Amino acid sequence: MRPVGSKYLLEEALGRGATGTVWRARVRDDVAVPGIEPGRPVAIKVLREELANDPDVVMRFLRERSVLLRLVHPNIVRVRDLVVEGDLLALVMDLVEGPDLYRYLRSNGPLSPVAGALLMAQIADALAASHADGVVHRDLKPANVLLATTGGPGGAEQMHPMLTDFGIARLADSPGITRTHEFVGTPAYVAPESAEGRPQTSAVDVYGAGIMLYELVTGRPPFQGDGPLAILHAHLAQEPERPRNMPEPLWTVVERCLRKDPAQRPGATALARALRVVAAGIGVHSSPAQVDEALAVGALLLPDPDPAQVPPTGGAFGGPDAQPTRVLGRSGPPDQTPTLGDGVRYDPAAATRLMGAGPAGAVPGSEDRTRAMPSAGPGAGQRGPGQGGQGQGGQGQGGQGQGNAGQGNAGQGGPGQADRTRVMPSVGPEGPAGPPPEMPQAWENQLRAARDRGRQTEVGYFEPEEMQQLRQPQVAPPPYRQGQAGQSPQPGPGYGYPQQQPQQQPQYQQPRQQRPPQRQQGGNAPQAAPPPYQRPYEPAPARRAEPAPSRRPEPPAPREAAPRREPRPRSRNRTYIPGLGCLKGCLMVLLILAIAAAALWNFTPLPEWWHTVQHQFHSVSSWVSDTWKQLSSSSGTEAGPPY
Ligand SMILES: Nc1ncnc2c1ncn2[C@@H]1O[C@H](COP(=O)(O)OP(=O)(O)OP(=O)(O)O)[C@@H](O)[C@H]1O
Repeated sequence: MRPVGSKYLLEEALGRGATGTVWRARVRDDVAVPGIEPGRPVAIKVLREELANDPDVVMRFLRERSVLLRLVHPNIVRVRDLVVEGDLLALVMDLVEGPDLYRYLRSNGPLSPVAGALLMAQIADALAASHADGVVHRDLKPANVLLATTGGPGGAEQMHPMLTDFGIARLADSPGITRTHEFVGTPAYVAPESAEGRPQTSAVDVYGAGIMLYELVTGRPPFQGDGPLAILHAHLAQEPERPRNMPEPLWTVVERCLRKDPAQRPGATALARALRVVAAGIGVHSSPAQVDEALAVGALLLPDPDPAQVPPTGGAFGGPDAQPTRVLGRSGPPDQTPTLGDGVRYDPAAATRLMGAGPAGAVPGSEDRTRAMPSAGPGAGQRGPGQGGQGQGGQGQGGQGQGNAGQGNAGQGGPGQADRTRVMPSVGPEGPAGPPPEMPQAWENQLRAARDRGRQTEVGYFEPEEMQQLRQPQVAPPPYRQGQAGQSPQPGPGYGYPQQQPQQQPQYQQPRQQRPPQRQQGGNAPQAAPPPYQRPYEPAPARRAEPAPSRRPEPPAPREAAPRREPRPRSRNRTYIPGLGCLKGCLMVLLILAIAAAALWNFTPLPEWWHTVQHQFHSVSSWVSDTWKQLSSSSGTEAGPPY
């Protein structure tokens, strides 16, 4: 166990994100910390060196101490202590036993609409409480929702969602860390106004909630692209489309949250209420009154009249004295894939970054940040062509992605590193000096992990002309992986959870009855005309085992009311032959059996046993034959043996 500060002992790394490493820890026996019982395990987020070394972040950390400590809500992970000691900045939180929502979705696939709505209602509760206290999260995403596992009735496990990482995005949004043309957040969840550098309010959290809600039910966020910039473009320029499996009332909620204009989004309190109304009205047990209430949910989602403001940090981009900066570490001509240090290519869409020194370059400690960047060789930390004097400072790839937290310092070097290495103890096999040259560098593994996750917090940098593009949604954005109109968009590689087989996904049966298509909802129809709401939605038996709903006699809606969908085209390279899969399976089984038999025959004493058995069989049969002959001759019969 390693001490962290004077009060805590780190036990094991739980994971690493863009802003720091989270450890399982406990209070030292000889120390009393108010609010934490002795011996109780806690989670400690040790912030990254770039943050810890930034005087502004330290000041902000201290200033926000009281805000973070007073955020108490059943759906918010409670912050118990803030540690500022030497080079160390750390948040001490309640330890939550259970996966985060991102991992949960990866393992289990999307939720049913009812479950997704109820889960998001609890997150909206947490947001409502924090917004009421003037705190905006700004980095809402499944990875920041921890699922505390508790025992439910009948021994069944229950998941209790808890929002974490409050204030972290705000800490990272320091003038010393972020500069002009930058945003703090996670591209897939960033609100248009954040992407454009406009003033932010609590509406950014409501937007994030809309993205999450969409993702919970479909398994992927609505806006995707080949990199952060493409994703930001999509947030600005694309209208989301209603997925096939999303009930109309839930879509109304999503659509309101995803309004491009923050002033049109509802507040978190209204969102929580609306989600509960929707959950009650789309279940298989829903009463007619609940269905009607859900269909009229638009009326509950009025624009928030008084959103909480995000105080300006001085790091907002796009100011009048905006300096040319780079796109997420890109160097060289725009068409070149950026490289890290020794020319290793890196994917700006996937890597988690928290980059330091901007063009001004005169930030105290920026040199340290440049050195603190995990070096892949002599090139790391040097200024690349076209970077306008920017280092890859604080790019910190060594400390990113998931996995071995001890890799944070791998490959780092240079003066001043020794202290930091002590602050963030290494548990990695390679230790502070990094792995041997023939092994993949720590940050390469982590980049791969980040690419897999694709949704980590980033601090992004943009060229002025790219900012211009972002602000002009009419400029044709890069090709997105969005599906064609009327179809559900398909997930692209690197984004979205691994899609499960169709039978594993929540499916909804054909509607038992249809509502007349002319039905309006609350005067707030979504922009894209979706198919009419079809009640009731019944999840697949694997997810729900509920009896059939009570039905209300209603005139059936004409079938042609539903928009026609083109059949999904099959891949051009594949010919579909019925039964081929089965045949292949049989042949494979036969082949395996043959190989197993050959192996048995050649590598076991089976042949000897076989010969022994044969020999014994012959002996027995000849004995029986002889005995029979003797018996026959003694009795005078000429009958042959009985076989
Ligand atoms: N209070 C906690 N209790 C238990 N585990 C936690 C706690 N806080 C975070 N974790 C776990 O630690 C890991 C890292 O958390 P962190 O918040 O740094 O990652 P992240 O949210 O993925 O990254 P980022 O938001 O910086 O992109 C996650 O897997 C998370 O599940």
